[in-house]
Amino acid sequence: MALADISPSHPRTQTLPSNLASKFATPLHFYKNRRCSVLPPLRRTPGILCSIAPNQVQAPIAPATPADAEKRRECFGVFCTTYDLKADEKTKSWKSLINIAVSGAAGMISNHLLFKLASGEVFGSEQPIALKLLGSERSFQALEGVAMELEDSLYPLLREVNIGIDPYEVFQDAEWALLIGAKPRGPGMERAGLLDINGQIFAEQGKALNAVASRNVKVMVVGNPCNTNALICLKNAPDLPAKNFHALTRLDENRAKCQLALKAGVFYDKVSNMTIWGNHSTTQVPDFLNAKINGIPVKEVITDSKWLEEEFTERVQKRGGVLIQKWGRSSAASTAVSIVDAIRSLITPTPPGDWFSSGVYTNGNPYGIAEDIVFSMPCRSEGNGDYELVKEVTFDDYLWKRIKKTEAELLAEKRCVAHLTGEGNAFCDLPEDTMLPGEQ
Ligand SMILES: NC(=O)C1=CN([C@@H]2O[C@H](COP(=O)(O)OP(=O)(O)OC[C@H]3O[C@@H](n4cnc5c(N)ncnc54)[C@H](OP(=O)(O)O)[C@@H]3O)[C@@H](O)[C@H]2O)C=CC1
Ligand SMILES: O=C([O-])CC(=O)C(=O)O
Repeated sequence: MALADISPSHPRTQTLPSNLASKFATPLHFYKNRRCSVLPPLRRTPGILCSIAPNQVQAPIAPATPADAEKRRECFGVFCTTYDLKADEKTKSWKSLINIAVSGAAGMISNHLLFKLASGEVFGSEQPIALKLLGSERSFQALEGVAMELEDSLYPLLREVNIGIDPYEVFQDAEWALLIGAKPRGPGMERAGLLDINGQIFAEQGKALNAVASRNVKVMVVGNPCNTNALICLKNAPDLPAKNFHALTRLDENRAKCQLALKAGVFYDKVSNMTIWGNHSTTQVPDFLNAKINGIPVKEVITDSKWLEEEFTERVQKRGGVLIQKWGRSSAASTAVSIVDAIRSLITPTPPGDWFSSGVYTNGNPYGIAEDIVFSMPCRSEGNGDYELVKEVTFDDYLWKRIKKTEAELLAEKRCVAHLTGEGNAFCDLPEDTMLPGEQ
């Protein structure tokens, strides 16, 4: 039986700024890690038998000596140990490993999301994963803390954890890129300033994805302003399909379903066909014309049009801000849940007749929405990671007027970031009331 190669397979040489290099004793700050799994009780032998990679046969190895440990300090703690995969019956049915990159990995949303990903709740109980976590100089120690918590969670499906600060390293071969990291808007900061600062992050990350990610990588942009960040990202990744870029509006969909359920006095699983149109901002349009409760059009169940047009709509648009007032910080747990929902909607077939919302590239859309922006629209998937836009939706004057308003806002945001999308000089004429859901 072949012995495991316990040295790191590819030590990632990464040039760190001198202040960081001296800050961290470890010379390499990009870890190629290996994940352990504890054998099922019946097959357990003394000690822990684990694996290094799918389909690689490993023998149990002796515990590391201090000298070995010194040599292998590129690995992160327990991930340095190798294990016997063959002895673990349950891994025989596993699919091949997928690479998932997450930016802003030391932030609040990621702190919920990473553990959901590692548990198997997102990609399934037979899907081993590698997590590639992108942080920054600011967050590097926190990122090490995140990796330690992942270690201590003993997730069998988590086979690798890498942490790094260079997107060209971290996004290597990524099949999913969950782009969460972004600077929050601070007091006195103009929206145009936020668009510029965050836009630069997403321009760089788009370039990195273009250079090193899987050619079919699915990109989910969460960091705000997420629609325009997604547009910047896809424009900087011309070799990747624009269709694969999403801006997260699933949280808005979930919020809208919850409010309709509350009003109708039903549980929220009875609400379907909920579209959020447009921008993840306070101009977003929660579509009560096409949504259904128990399969019946919402307007037949909730006949109070004034409530639907005014209260419901504003409640969904501003839900993030109300939550910040209560919590003192923006939605993190429910955002992580909605990222899970958004991914699962792409990898499982959409229930017949239903759809889900995602901010996607508008080119070729059947509704007459302006081309070349990222706009939340109704989507359906066969469960293969791809999606189609839903054609069976209707519009009335109210809905269309609102859609035009959120479209105008996105077109203005686009003009504001022209320098980042390769479309010339930026000209910022944003509407006065352009606000994120979390702003009040
Ligand atoms: N689309 C949606 O539905 C929602 C989107 N959001 C957005 O998601 C993003 C992340 O939220 P959350 O996890 O709560 O935020 P946190 O502040 O907890 O984490 C954000 C991470 O962004 C990174 N970051 C990148 N650039 C900067 C910068 N210039 N200044 C400061 N931090 C930076 C930081 O990590 P590092 O230092 O490692 O880069 C930080 O850890 C925000 O943009 C938020 O507005 C939030 C809720 C819903
Ligand atoms: O505005 C924010 O940062 C939070 C946000 O997007 C939301 O709660 O929908």
